[in-house]
Amino acid sequence: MSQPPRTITVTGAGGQIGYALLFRIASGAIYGQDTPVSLRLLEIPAGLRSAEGAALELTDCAFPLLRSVEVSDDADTAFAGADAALLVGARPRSAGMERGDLLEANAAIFGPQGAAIARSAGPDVRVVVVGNPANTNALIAAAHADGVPPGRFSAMTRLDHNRASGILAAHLAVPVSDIDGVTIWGNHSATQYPDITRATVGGASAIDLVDAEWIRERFIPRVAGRGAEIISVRGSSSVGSAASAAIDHLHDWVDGTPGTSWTSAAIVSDGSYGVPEGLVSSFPVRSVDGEWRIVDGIELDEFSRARIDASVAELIDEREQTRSLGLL
Ligand SMILES: NC(=O)C1=CN([C@@H]2O[C@H](COP(=O)(O)OP(=O)(O)OC[C@H]3O[C@@H](n4cnc5c(N)ncnc54)[C@H](O)[C@@H]3O)[C@@H](O)[C@H]2O)C=CC1
Ligand SMILES: O=C([O-])CC(=O)C(=O)O
Repeated sequence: MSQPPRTITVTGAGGQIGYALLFRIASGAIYGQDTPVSLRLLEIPAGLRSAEGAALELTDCAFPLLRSVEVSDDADTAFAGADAALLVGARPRSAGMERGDLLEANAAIFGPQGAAIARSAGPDVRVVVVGNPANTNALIAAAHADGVPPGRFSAMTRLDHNRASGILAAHLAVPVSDIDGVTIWGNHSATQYPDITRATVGGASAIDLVDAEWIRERFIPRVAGRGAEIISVRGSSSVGSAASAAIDHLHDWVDGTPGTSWTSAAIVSDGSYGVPEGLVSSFPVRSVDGEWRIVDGIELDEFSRARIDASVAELIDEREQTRSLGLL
């Protein structure tokens, strides 16, 4: 039976990730094959023509589930009635920059968008921040969205989660579908902690299959530095993998995470695992009844504790910088 149509807003829809996202959303990758979708695309004036071009192409695909595509440079128009919002619109970094270096350029985008979401989006809106620095941008958006529960805001660390699963699978020469229970903790930055202490490979414990030195000296730096590796090899930051991870994140949020132990997402901390309440930090999460829930009861060894604390310290520092810019 056909489900009620869903409205999805994509900001930065005229950019690279936007272009990789739109066609998959329109073909049903988030809400499934029984749910029609309407797309609302937000761009700044300089990006409108590119978004309008993508809208023409979407029409040309004749996607059976696609009801409408609207393009706007007005945030309230673009977020009107949104069931989901993917906040992609922001400047990407180039070689030699850290994602935190984008704070000054990008953070100012997210307060007004959070406020527009509060005014105009649908009552059940779910927000995924992709634009960097994603965790802190989500913190800013949530802080400006009066009346929207903080649990409706998240930042994307699913790309890091997928990278960790993919790199571990490649190292062990197993299908990635054998990998379960990877966790990304902390910030979507070089300080993140990709943790395979609880991961399994075809049901066996991952740490029994790989040596500790490989994990510390190769695996963790490779996953945490993968964004920079892609920039150096491709010449610009990840696009297809980022769009794919954004689809995975939103799909699992609305549809649940059965069949896997958990996934990773950056959500507003409730104080779990010593992460100060209110920070947007990545955790092991399950989606139950459309809500992210932090998986509790994981025991952290000394190494894991120190890695998480270092990434959380960076999040605290980003929050301070944001305050000093007058954005919080
Ligand atoms: N969280 C994650 O895992 C990842 C995050 N990213 C981030 O995603 C962002 C977008 O990357 P790309 O699509 O490659 O960049 P892009 O430069 O190709 O596209 C960005 C688009 O955003 C638009 N834009 C800028 N300000 C806007 C605003 N206020 N409202 C609406 N649209 C606005 C621009 O006009 C442009 O079309 C970057 O910040 C990048 O660092 C990229 C990969 C992974
Ligand atoms: O590294 C970047 O700048 C883009 C990004 O967030 C990623 O690829 O994870």
